[in-house]
Amino acid sequence: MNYISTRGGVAPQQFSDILLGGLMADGGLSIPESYPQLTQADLESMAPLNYRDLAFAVISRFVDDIPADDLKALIEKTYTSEVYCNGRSKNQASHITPLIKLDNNLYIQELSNGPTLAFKDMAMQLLGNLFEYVLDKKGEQINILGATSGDTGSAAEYAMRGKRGVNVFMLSPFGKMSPFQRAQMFSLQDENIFNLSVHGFFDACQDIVKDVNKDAEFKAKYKIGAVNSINWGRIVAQVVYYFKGYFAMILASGKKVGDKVDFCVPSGNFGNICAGHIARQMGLPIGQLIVATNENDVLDEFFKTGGYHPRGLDRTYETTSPSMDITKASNLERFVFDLIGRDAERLAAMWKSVETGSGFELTADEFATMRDRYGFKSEASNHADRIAHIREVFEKYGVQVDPHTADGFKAAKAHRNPAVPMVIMETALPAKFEDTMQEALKQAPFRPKGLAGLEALPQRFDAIEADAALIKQYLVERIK
Ligand SMILES: Cc1ncc(COP(=O)(O)O)c(C=O)c1O
Ligand SMILES: N[C@@H](CCOP(=O)(O)O)C(=O)O
Repeated sequence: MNYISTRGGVAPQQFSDILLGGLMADGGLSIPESYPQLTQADLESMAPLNYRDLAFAVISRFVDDIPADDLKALIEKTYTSEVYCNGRSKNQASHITPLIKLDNNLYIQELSNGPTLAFKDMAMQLLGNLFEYVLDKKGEQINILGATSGDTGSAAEYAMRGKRGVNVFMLSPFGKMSPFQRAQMFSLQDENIFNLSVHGFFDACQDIVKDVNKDAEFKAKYKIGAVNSINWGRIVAQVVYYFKGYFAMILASGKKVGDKVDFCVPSGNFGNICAGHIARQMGLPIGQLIVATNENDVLDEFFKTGGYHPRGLDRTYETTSPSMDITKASNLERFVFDLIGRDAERLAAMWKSVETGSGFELTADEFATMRDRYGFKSEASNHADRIAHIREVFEKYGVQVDPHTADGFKAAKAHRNPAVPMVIMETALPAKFEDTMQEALKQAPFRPKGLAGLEALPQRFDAIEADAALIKQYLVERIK
């Protein structure tokens, strides 16, 4: 399968190349030339598969430059109940992403049972194994430059620590992550892990990652790669759990393969829900895709008005769902590329306007298509909503949900059709956000064994200004 750039300025590439390259050379994002199409018979044959077999059935349709047996072995090594063991129920661990029933036709899909307690582990663990395999084959090394608002960073570091030929340089917003998130990243003492705490918001960190990647000479010389969801490897691995959630929901609700299921997804960089869009494009019968945001509601504005206008610092907020404190959503570029009929020239002009801070408006037809054909809806939450919904889910259903998933619960309620099954994606475990959970429930959230005392471990990081030149210098001094 060939991959092209959303901005049209790069010759088609193979999976292994875009995996190591991350951002495309023209600043665009990689996307398959066309999406694999599944028939009803394909879907029916996938329905009974376990997570590993389903992952192979989905991912192998996007990867044809890794021998099938090798890809299968990498997937089998990744999706085990030992790796995804941090969920509420040990009996459910083999399902990897089990469902929790809240109500008739209303379920939560647990995506956060991996080593760092966030949905990022679903793709990042596979990415770590893929990187190691491809680097070995090519005899190359990689220096990953990443940006995190709290969860990508630790997921990447846990997946890459000690991996041959890989260094990780992770930019995070100084003082804006939860104490647990900070401790998870900064307590790692591995030699190949470097944490840079940047004075600014996540958006500034992500802009620096993109700036550094656009410097072709620097990128080639220092072998810069990406683990954020700008890397297609992240997205394709995330597509799998929509299939898993769909089939599990069909079974749980007594429906049949082919009936529609709605998904509601707490969103920031639009990577998680973009994978839902891809699953639908392949033929998975998804009804609505509901985008849940926090007070940084640029995506909610987009899906309600068709206008996409990234915010300045004066309208970027520190919130109690901090991993979604993002106002420039990278992966929206992949969705809009499809929405505007894959017109790369127009897409490049639209994103130029995003990069200069002004943004763009969809036409009336595109806006209608986005909502009617692609099924996108949205809702925003604030702190009071979040606290109320954490409480409501606990009091009504006895389930503790983290602040991001609570934002999802609000959005799901707003758009729910009780006759249609709805899956809310759980994007983190509550233990990562203890202060907010305490405020809502007056009790500490459950914490997986082995993570007691995490915040007391010694921490190691370097504070740095939000300046691409300084960060390049930092890398140069440490890359051997
Ligand atoms: C806990 C949590 N929820 C939601 C999100 C938003 O996901 P995405 O950026 O893929 O939209 C993130 C980070 O991205 C996250 O860490
Ligand atoms: N919320 C993320 C931000 C980065 O998102 P990504 O999916 O593009 O890696 C985080 O927690 O770091």
